[in-house]
Amino acid sequence: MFSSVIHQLRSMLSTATTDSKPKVLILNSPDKAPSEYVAQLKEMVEFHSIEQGSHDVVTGRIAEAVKEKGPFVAYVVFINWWSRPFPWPMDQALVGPLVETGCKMISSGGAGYDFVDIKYMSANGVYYANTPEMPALRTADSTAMMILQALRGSSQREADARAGRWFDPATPLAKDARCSTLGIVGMGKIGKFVSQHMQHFGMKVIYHNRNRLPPDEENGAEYVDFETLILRSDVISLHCPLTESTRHLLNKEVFDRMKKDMIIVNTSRGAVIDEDALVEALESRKVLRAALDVYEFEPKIHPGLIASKHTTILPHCAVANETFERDQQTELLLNLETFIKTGKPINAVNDV
Ligand SMILES: O=C(O)C(=O)CO
Repeated sequence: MFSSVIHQLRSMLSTATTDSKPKVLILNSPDKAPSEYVAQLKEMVEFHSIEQGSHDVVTGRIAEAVKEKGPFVAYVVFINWWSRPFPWPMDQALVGPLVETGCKMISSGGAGYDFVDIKYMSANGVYYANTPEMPALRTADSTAMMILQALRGSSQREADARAGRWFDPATPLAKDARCSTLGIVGMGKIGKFVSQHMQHFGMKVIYHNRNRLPPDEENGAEYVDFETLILRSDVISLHCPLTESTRHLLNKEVFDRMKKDMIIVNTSRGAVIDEDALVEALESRKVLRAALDVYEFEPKIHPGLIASKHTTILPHCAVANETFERDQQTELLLNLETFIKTGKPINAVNDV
């Protein structure tokens, strides 16, 4: 299949005259990427842009662009995380007109791709490419901060101080990182950085992953099965993708089996946790504190999580810093460049 993609791409490129380059549809523009790199790519392809909007609005914009300016060899989504709505899900209704007219590569910002119909793309010989490098260290840094915040109960201490309760004795004392075991679920790029960060703070790290890592990649973390992770961890940090098998991975039965006074940290996807069950576990103090960046129904946050004194609540901003848009856009352009040159984007998540 890979060779047939190259073949189709080559024939699209060879039928192009010197002044007709392969066309690429882009959502938003790579306005934060290095301008020389954008200029270099403009020598290779012709960009046509549409604006971000809801799923239905972008579905209409894509259909119109394909009709008026297509066909496009690729669709690249320079998603603006600050601006809602997002054009998700990325399903057949949305990308169908592109796929049916020969688009062979779709790429969008972010490591997660739970909003993408990968089956449809693979069945139609289309690569989907994500941007796994951009979020890796940024999300791990934020996760480390959130683990420390939750261990120390600093959100609650701050709320106490703001309310005039100076070092309120009713607020549970900080837990000691050096006496605590961190259980990481999902040992990909982000999980590995979190493991290293937290070992610097003296935490014992155990992890569970679909497959055990080669020993030279474990860097001091111990592989355990999921049940052992649930039983031994003092803090659980989630770094797995959202799939049918990880949806509500942490649910009432799982919370019931954990140690009392657990700490839960989630910077992966909200729906990996059953939020009703988490609220109940916080109320019963099975879970002492939770630090969350992601929610099942973003941008809505479960009212029980907002109301709890024992939560740290962030608005899905673990990756966000001054440089992340530059790096995300550059990684998207790199996917495009490698696709144009080789027929396969560097971060393809599927085989075609
Ligand atoms: O990388 C991702 O998937 C994100 O959610 C970034 O915020």
